[in-house]
Amino acid sequence: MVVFAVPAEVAVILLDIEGTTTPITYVKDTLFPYIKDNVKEYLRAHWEEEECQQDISLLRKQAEEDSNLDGVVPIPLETGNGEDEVEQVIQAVVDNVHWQMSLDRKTTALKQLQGHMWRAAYATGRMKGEFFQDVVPAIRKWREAGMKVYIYSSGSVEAQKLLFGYSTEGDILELFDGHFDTKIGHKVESESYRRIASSIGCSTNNVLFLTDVTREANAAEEADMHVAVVVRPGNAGLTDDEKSYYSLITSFNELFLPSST
Ligand SMILES: CSCCC(=O)C(=O)COP(=O)(O)O
Ligand SMILES: [Mg+2]
Repeated sequence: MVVFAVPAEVAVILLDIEGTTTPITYVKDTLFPYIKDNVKEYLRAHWEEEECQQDISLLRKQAEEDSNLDGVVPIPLETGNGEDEVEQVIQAVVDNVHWQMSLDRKTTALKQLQGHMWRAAYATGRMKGEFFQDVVPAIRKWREAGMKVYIYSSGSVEAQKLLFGYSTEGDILELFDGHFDTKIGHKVESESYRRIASSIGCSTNNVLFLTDVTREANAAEEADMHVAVVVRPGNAGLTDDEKSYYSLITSFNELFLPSST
């Protein structure tokens, strides 16, 4: 077994979700189809609610920022012109969400709406968060060894808490010291990792970040975090250069903590 020796200065393990704790197939085959299939019905049912209107405003603002991108669907403002107009706006939001999802965009606006939509699906038991089998036992071990464990995902903090709160392993939220999403900054920007360390109250070199995406690993490394790239079944392949540059692990069991015997 390959072993990644965790440097002694590391006191925090920061985890990505999709492709790291959780199979990409769970996201692509369970989480995302639920959104695509239910977004119109969800918008009709929740249209009058403040939370839903905030989600639409954020999506509208994002569409304005995206106005130079191919295929973007603008979201018109509602002027109070009756039910037909509401249906038109709803259809624009649906088309915008489908367009963003076809590109697997990680905008805060899309992720916020998704998090709100998954609430009912988790609470009714229709969906349960899934993890690779090594994940939960390893996190328990790290915590026993005194490590703090945080999540940083493009999925909204609310979506993260649903995934870990309603999972095949039960409610395992207690295993995490905190959660970060793109509100702190995008995962490919090094400044996000500096902000995360500062929010935790440690130096970036006290943190080990585990992710499947090398652009994220690169940004974290630029901020002086330690990184290992997680290679899981179904993840995107790595180039030969990436394979030789990054420390690679295929299971959390391959992390060797300084205090391990
Ligand atoms: C609870 S996260 C849902 C999955 C998701 O929407 C996503 O974008 C995952 O991205 P990650 O940064 O975890 O790779
Ligand atoms: Mg990922």
